[in-house]
Amino acid sequence: MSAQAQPAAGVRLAAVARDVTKRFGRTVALDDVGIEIRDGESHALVGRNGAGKSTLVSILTGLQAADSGEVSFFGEPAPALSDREAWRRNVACVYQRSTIMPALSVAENLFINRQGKGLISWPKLRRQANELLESFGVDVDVTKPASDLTVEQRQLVEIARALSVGAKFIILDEPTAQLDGPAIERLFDRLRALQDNGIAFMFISHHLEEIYEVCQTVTVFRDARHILTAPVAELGRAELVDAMTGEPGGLSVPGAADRPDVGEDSEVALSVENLTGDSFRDVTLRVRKGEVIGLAGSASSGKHQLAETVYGLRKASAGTIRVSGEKLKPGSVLDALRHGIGCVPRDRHHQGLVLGLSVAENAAMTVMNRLGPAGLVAPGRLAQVGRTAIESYDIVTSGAGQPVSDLSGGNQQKVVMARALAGDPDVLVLINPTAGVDVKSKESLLGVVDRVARAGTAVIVVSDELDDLRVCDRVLVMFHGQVAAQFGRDWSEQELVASIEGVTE
Ligand SMILES: Nc1ncnc2c1ncn2[C@@H]1O[C@H](COP(=O)(O)OP(=O)(O)OP(=O)(O)O)[C@@H](O)[C@H]1O
Repeated sequence: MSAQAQPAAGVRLAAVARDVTKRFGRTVALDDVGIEIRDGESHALVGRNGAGKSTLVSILTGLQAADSGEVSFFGEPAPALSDREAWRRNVACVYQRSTIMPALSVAENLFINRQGKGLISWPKLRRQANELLESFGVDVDVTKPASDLTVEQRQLVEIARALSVGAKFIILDEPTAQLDGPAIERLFDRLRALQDNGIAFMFISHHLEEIYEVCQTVTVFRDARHILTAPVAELGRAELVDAMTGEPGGLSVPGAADRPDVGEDSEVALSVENLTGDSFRDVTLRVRKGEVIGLAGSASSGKHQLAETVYGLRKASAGTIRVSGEKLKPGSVLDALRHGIGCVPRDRHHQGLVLGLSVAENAAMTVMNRLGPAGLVAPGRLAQVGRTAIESYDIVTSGAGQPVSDLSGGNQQKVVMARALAGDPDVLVLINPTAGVDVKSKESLLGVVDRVARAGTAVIVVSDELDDLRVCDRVLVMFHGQVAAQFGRDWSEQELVASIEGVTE
């Protein structure tokens, strides 16, 4: 079935985009595409990084106008772009990054722009907020600042806010990216319940398994074009990947077992001794040259904080970190970098990239001093670094001079990886390295991890993604700030997931 086909008689369409084209300068982000989301269905939109998904979201939410084409909700043409209130009554999007205001309370966030004229009655505001969240079964203190919410609570508050203004169509843009396993299951249960009550969802995810779990229909975009729309139950995984990539052959993520064993006699590249810090305590670990270590665990396990302490973003309260025997200055990213640690940080927007700078400038940032005297780099040299990064990491961009703010999310992540590796680090710390990266690019980024490990780099991969952990020689599972279990290369999915969830026989 084509997305542009007429729906069967009697089927109500919650949202429709038809014949939509959108250009950014020379880049065609959407080329005459369409999508139809039926009332009460969960419709997946998938595609490789840069395929045009976020651009369609911005058009379906009225944040940008299409160059041509139409959008409608429940049979009515979309409102004028300036009428934000009317858009909010039709559609809401829960982004990976929050749209709620951290300094305001939950209650204020829920009723922002809705307080009418005149004085605000705070007790009334709080009461309404409480009633609203209770009716959706969301248990949070509405007087708390929104910054205190967990990612899961924040998403639920955003969904409740959308439903309370009457929206019956909600877009979820990679909603599970920052959630741990149990939180994902709770979100999916809620989606199913809302669907039963007639709410329609457009669901964007690079985790194809999730699509098979919660969606009924899937639409694939590739290179700005609509490729197919089909019932999920009728489309196999391999077919779906083929539609996304445009080539047959599925995927092959490199596994640690394909690399030679790292012997006990290999030199220790990174040693962490009795390290205690924010959310973890008394952690000791060694990573040998050429060894890849995975750090897994729930969101509260302390794995992120431990990795961030290793690359100097946080200061340990006790213990030492050594690279090739040399002790690092606690809490200094610069010192870590000087000692040969490269990192892919957790939050690429704040720590990973300078959005206003070009692909080349970002990729070369950690090696500027090596490219020219006093950081003065000939433009040709810089462009060369940019071009190499684009080729090596398969970055979809109009060129090395394009600002990274113009790149799609997944392509920005690839620039972060290029930057981390530009200095040929001895130790590489990767936090969620494949977050937001499409299935095919995931394969190539993990291929890079495999390649640098073979060349002798010691790597720490912090992730719960099973694909990311397959490339690891050892996986350490953290629980409540300590290493609770260790697995070799031959872990089974069941035992690893059970350990991450804290389930022990
Ligand atoms: N503001 C902009 N200026 C220039 N180009 C842009 C802009 N926004 C998006 N693009 C380009 O449009 C294309 C589609 O990007 P879009 O963000 O829609 O992709 P996506 O499918 O959401 O990718 P991802 O999975 O990585 O999030 C990309 O080539 C991107 O570089």
